[in-house]
Amino acid sequence: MKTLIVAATKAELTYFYQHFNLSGNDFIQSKTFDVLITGVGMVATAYALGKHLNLSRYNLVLNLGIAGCFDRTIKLGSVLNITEDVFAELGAQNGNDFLSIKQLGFGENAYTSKSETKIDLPKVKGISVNCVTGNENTIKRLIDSFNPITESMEGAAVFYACDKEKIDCLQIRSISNYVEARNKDNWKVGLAIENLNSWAIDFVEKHTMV
Ligand SMILES: O=C(O)c1cccc(C(=O)CC[C@H]2O[C@@H](n3cnc4c(=O)[nH]cnc43)[C@H](O)[C@@H]2O)c1
Repeated sequence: MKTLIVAATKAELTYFYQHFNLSGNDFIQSKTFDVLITGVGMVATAYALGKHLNLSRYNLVLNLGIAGCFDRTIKLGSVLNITEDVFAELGAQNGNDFLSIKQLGFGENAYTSKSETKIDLPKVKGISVNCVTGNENTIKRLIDSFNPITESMEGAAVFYACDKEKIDCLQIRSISNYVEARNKDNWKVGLAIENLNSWAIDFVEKHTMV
């Protein structure tokens, strides 16, 4: 069986596409791995991945992307293994407090990666959001509630779909920005994509080639 590589945007896999000489499509099949570009966000990701996993079986789903980081001791461009990811906005406001769907009694709000493959990267906890966090009050609330290191817009949806389908999964992200008041000039998207793609090319060559 093959590995399915899942990313929100093609831009995040620019050098991966170039290295393996892949066509520019949103779904690509090769002998040892497939690539699925879902679109940005948990809804697009859950839809595309759920639909796709219904059609094909994989031994591993590998979610790749860039991410924001809450921890300023981690350098921009660092590549991290997100082993736990939380649906951070799914719940209810109760005055100034936030109640997760778990606290509301509607099920799990956190999902984990699952794979026997040894990954030589720092393991961290992430959150997934629909709206990129950009103000101090929300940052404080998210840190108090979840103590996350990274923030993305898809990770928890990938873990959720893989949990439901009982498929191994990994989430590897490179840090493009710190989570702060929005200032795109501070983002190092190019560096993050370069480092992510180098890791991904190496991983695929070591773990999926025949
Ligand atoms: O500006 C660009 O050149 C550019 C090129 C490729 C991709 C992007 C994106 O913004 C990708 C969106 C993707 O990024 C993740 N992300 C990155 N930082 C954060 C964050 O601070 N909070 C939440 N998500 C973040 C997210 O998973 C999006 O899907 C730009």
